[in-house]
Amino acid sequence: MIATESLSKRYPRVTALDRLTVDITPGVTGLVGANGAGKSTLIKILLGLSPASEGRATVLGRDVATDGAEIRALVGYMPEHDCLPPDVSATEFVVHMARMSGLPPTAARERTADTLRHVGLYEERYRPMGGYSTGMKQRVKLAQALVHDPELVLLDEPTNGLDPVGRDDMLGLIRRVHTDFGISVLVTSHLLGELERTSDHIVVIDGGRLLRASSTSDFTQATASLAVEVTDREEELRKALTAAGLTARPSGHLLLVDIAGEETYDTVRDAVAGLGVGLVRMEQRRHRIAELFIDDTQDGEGAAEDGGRSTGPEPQLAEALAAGAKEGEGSDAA
Ligand SMILES: Nc1ncnc2c1ncn2[C@@H]1O[C@H](COP(=O)(O)OP(=O)(O)OP(=O)(O)O)[C@@H](O)[C@H]1O
Repeated sequence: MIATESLSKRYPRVTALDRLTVDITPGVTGLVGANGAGKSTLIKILLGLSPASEGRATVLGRDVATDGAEIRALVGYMPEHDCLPPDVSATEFVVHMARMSGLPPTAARERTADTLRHVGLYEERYRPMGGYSTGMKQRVKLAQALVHDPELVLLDEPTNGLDPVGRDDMLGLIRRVHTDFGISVLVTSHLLGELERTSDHIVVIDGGRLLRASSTSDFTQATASLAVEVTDREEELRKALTAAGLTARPSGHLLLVDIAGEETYDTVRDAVAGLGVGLVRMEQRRHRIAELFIDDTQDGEGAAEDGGRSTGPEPQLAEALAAGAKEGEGSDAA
């Protein structure tokens, strides 16, 4: 769907993208990075709106340097910032965007009604958008990205400004864009936790550089472990888990178990029950950030070692990972 090759974007004072090489396949891909990591810059280059300083990129097989207009006709784009005219209704606006994409008037009206219904806007769609809540505005922005039935949508921070319930609703909608309509999605966020729940693949960038690109399940296994606390006999439990094929190491009064898949939770539960001890706690924990790079690519190691740009990757990625871990705590604790 999207391929970049040593893609760089340099502004006079900052390198927004630094030799980024990544291959994005069909499905839902989450692009995670802290504020300023280069997510919006990448999207603008992919749409052919901003030229790269170096390297090349293709979207749906078209070259971003020469085929920008064609790419924009095939792709839907949801920008990060509030950009809706306050005096027109969602219906008027989305019909206009559909017409701009080349749909004839009747088809534009029909597709607008369907799309606004799909994103959950009903009677409100006839009111001026100036009076909409943030959640409603985000839905309109999503609707205008989908109205011309694109093959791919690029969604820049679609959960920005939403409360937890609004965020969950938006993430559900994004997932359904792919499952119900077969549209591939590239979605950005600074919160790793929400992208892990929504995406098939995760790409992590920091300081404009690629830190990691993998399937979400590989990513979660590589970045998370299970912290297990039992009332006693920790060493015997460690041996039982090792015998069951898991990697477990002591950490204070906890055992940290590498998550090898959903079944890891059952294996731990059965081993604890088999020993007849009490299970005090079993919760998902993130590895430390340094451990994220253990089996990383050369690029990733370089980024970790040389500190990336002026601010360095660790504090920025730490923010994303901490937010992800915090989010995961509630649902992952058993
Ligand atoms: N037009 C520009 N001129 C100069 N610097 C820019 C410009 N656009 C972006 N930058 C810088 O490039 C870096 C990457 O910005 P970018 O907007 O791509 O990050 P981001 O990951 O999308 O973060 P955010 O979610 O905060 O927008 C930042 O340091 C930003 O200040």
